Amino acid sequence: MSELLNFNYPPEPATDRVTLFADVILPLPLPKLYTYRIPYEMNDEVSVGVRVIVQFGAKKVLSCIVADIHENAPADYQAKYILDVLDDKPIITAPQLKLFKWIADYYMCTLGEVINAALPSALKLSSESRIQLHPHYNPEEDEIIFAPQEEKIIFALQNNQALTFTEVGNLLQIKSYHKFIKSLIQKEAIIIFEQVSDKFSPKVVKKVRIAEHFVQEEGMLEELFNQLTPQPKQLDVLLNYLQFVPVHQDINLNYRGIEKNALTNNPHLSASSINTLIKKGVLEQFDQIVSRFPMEHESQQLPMALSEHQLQAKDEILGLFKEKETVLLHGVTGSGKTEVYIDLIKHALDSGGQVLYLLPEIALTAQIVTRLMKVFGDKLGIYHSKFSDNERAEVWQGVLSGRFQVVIGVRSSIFLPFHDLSLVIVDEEHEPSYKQYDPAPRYNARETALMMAHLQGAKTLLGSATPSIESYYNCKTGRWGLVNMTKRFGEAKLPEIELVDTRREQQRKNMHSHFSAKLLNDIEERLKRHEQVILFQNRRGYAPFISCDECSWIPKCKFCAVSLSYHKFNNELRCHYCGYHERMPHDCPACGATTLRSMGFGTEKVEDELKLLLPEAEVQRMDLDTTKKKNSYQQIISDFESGRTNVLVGTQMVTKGLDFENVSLVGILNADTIINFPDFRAHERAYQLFVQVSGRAGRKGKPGSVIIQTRDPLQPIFNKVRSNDYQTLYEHEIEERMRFGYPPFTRMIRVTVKHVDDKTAENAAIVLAKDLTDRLGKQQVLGPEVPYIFKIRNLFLQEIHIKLPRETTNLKSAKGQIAQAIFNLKLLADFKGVRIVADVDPM
Ligand SMILES: Nc1ncnc2c1ncn2[C@@H]1O[C@H](COP(=O)(O)OP(=O)(O)OP(=O)(O)O)[C@@H](O)[C@H]1O
Ligand SMILES: [Zn+2]
Repeated sequence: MSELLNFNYPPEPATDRVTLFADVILPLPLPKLYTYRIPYEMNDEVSVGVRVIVQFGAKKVLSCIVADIHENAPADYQAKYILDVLDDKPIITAPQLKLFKWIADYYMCTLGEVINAALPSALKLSSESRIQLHPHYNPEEDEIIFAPQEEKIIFALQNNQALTFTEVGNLLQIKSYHKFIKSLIQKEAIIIFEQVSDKFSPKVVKKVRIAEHFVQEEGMLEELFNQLTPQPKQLDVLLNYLQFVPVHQDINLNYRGIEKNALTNNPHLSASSINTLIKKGVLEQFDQIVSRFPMEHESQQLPMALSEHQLQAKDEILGLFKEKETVLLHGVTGSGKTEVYIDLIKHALDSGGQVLYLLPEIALTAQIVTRLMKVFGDKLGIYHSKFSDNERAEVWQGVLSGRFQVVIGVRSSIFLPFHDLSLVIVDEEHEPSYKQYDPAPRYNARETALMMAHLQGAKTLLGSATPSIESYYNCKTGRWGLVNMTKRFGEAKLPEIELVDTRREQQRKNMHSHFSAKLLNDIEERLKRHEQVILFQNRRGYAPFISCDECSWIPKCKFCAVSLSYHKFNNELRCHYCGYHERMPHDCPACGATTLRSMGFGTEKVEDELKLLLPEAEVQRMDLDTTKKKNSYQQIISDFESGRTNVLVGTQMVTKGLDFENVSLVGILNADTIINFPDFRAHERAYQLFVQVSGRAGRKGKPGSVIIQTRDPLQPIFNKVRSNDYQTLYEHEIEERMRFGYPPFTRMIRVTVKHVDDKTAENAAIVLAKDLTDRLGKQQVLGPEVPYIFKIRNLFLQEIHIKLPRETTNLKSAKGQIAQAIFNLKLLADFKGVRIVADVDPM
């Protein structure tokens, strides 16, 4: 369209002007796009994918994304004008827009919800958005040229902590003030205000170097030495500098200088001489922003040389990519999949494409980032929720501009504006945490990544030591390629797995609280040998509930149908579903007795008790409670890596992907809750969890062992885990799935009906299930039923499960039917305020 306009140059008289309209995606759960009129003078600026500012409703002004441009005025309302254009280039790419539409369709939500989840808050602006000075901007020193309007904003910000957009508008007394805000952000003088405590403040170190003209000009350095000979202390400083920075070998080394600390902390150098040299202009001080990643990464290293097995796997993968879009790498724990990925990433970058490397959890990124950083240096972007909004916006822009060619990140990185993807890696592809439960879009990053790769003509490599049944089935049927790595890297062997029957041990009085004598003994032995131990317990907190010995009272959440967990470190009872918390009472509120007792155990109790039982253990815990701060993962992992701690206790965070060479023992404290989980995937999950956590032991030469504590050692799953027998597990599971009509043979959609009144929720669910049955058939609709946890956040829940046979269902039309049924139900007067959530491929 804009091309058409260019052909019309010179501009035609006003009466013949083409009036253009833009359909925009508002970051709100609206069922459709809204059409705005493009002011004539903005015709050239507005394009698909840019952000524009519009007024929505009576008061709200917000930024939204242009999805389409056309000449059709809306039939049923008067289009308002677009107020301002924020970007001169699209911040959302064409393939991305296609992907977002797919997500909205497939996962049954609105495009607005997808955009809302996708964009970092710093890119979502509204009249209430606020700006502040960039924490690193120094008006005294930084010589930036500002427009007069920008000066005005800066001046106002120096007197105020933050200004809202509306306030900026009032200040400048113009309507289109956004371009000045945008320009100031680009000049790094301001940032979008962040409430969160972890503000974007790059770390700055004070450095010094010899003033450039002394090194650049022939003979100047000698001259300097001659001049300083009468001042031996100053000469010392200079010589010391040259020891760190051998400028005489390579004058370019001077530019990077050294940290000023390196000189000032040296007791043999005189502080006043250092300052004199700076005053004289021999040394110059400068600030360097160091990377927020704790690594020197200027020096790029070559990837490790692949072993024969790894090379073979890599060749097989590349071979299969010639005919298939997707390959699954099934490699046992410690087989060195990461190095194969690194090699393939390098391969992809060499041919000029972008790469996305997905990981299921932040805990994992901490270690792998270090490995990737060594090889890819500044080309590597990192994306996860512990980054501030401004940092995430920076990665977003970096992917757009091509600064980051590889991105490593958790599930939300599938939203990034890739436009030239050639490879997507989904590591630990079996992980349920790739699925977002709440809020919409309830997407699975693995499936979305596959679609993203497909839309951009890229290849996808999924990797796991314990593939999901669905993925393996795709290989068996020939849709995907399969590559196996059956041996650990180097000489390392898979660990020996031993079961301890806790019921029997209890009878024999061999249990010390939750530790069997065997487990304690083995931990002690490892610590004596200066080896390390990982202990896994699938629950955080001290105890999952407490109870009164006298009257059996159990504290429950006020809003959810669950008992409150006891957290000892802050003496709190806490709901793990809604976050409600209260102080742990001293006496029983029901009968007044002082006999409150904690029941069951979580990671906090494991940590506590182990410290008492084995005082020589340096125990560190990794779970949701100890990883709230931005760098806590990094800290816990590096403490363990360096040996400062020797026992790591944790929830599922410690079970996968982590690579510590000194771990020779893994303990699973209670296997039973995992096996007995009521879900058709329970068996698969248990296998994955046990094999993965076991796989943390004995990864480098030293033989590893695993102790699994269970009350039921005859469970058949243990044999499969012990012999690492994925094939048998797969065959057993796939047969059951076929027999009972579960994925991959069906697609499931879970519809949850919620209401404050349980009767209303139940009635609504009955009516909805009836309508769904009429539309989809009796076989396809199960329920409604009351879920195990029947109330969350004060809403009573009812669930309907829909199973759609994979081969015979037209998925699109079935989803249309479901959406229609939900829409119709909400129109009924009886069910006002009923909330309905559809979750496609629930996990
Ligand atoms: N070619 C190589 N040269 C040197 N060391 C290697 C090589 N390949 C792998 N390793 C080392 O072997 C160990 C295991 O590798 P890696 O972590 O990649 O295994 P993995 O297959 O990802 O395991 P998991 O599934 O358990 O995460 C690591 O410490 C890694 O550094
Ligand atoms: Zn609650």
